[in-house]
Amino acid sequence: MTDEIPAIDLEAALAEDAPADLLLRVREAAERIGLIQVVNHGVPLELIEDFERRVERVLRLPRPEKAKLASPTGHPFRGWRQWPDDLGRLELERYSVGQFDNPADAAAAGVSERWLGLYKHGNVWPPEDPDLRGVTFAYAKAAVVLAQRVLGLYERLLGLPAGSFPDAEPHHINMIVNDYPTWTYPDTVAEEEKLLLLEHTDGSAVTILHQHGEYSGLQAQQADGTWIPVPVVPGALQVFSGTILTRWTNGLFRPVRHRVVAGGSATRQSTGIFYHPSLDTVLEPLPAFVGEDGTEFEPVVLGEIDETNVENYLKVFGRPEQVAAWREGRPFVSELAETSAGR
Ligand SMILES: O=C(O)CCC(=O)C(=O)O
Ligand SMILES: [Fe+2]
Repeated sequence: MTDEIPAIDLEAALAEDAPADLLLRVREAAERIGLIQVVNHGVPLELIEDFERRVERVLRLPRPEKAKLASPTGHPFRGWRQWPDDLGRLELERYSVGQFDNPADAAAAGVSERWLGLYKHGNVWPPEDPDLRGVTFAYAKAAVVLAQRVLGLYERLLGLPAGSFPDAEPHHINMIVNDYPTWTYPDTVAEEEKLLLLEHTDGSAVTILHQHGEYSGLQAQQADGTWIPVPVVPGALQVFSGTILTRWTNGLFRPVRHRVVAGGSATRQSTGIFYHPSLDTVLEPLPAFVGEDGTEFEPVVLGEIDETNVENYLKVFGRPEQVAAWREGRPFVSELAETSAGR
């Protein structure tokens, strides 16, 4: 079996006497593709499954009920949302959660006053499931512990003292559930023509992903440009390197480029927790990685990137009605074609 995307036992890799070849595989993957899968990762599977069952129930509600869960202010990364393609065919349905429900909660957790405005666009919790909020935050918390452990492993692989990657509190996270529909259009089209999520890298330090479904729709790009599927390994979580890790290592650790292709009659869901250090953090390469050639990465404050996220996103992907809803601070629900009826 190939080792393009190693699936590793995290406890074994973190052990004092971790096998050298295991550590080598992880380091090699971090430099080559930016993606590993982990088992024995410490995030309770019952918690992941409980969370996914609850979200699934929400996503199977009748559309008028789901429409009530759209962000009241049209924020693209809060609440429920559907993404149709140019023909109105549903490509992706998302439920997104921010780290705090409102600026007061963020302030109480120690977020600097300067960034509190980011939390003016609240989360949207379904009244049908009063426990979803608690389960969501419990899952996010467990994923944060995992993210920090993997970053600790990466420090070790790089010969850095523990704590070299900035990890000031309160760290910053976002959470997304992706629900991909079946794709009932002719099966003969090239994969490029049935992308449900376009290729991208994540702006996190690392992203913790759980994929759940009947086929390996997630693909990662290799250095030569070819795409390989990320196998569905029962119980495993995927750890994506994001662009912050790349910046810290001055380009040594690659951010994984990834995309999602349709699977014919099969469905798939994923949950991503995007982990970052505190919004106050100045992101820049660690001195250990800056040689005589210097660096092309300019220092940047994470909170300043976050403040421009929505505008940047809408500039590229926003449809006119969606942009108008955001400008006017009202909810937005996409029109869908007949072919996507039932969602
Ligand atoms: O669905 C997936 O597996 C990938 C999702 C993803 O890349 C994202 O939400 O950023
Ligand atoms: Fe992603």
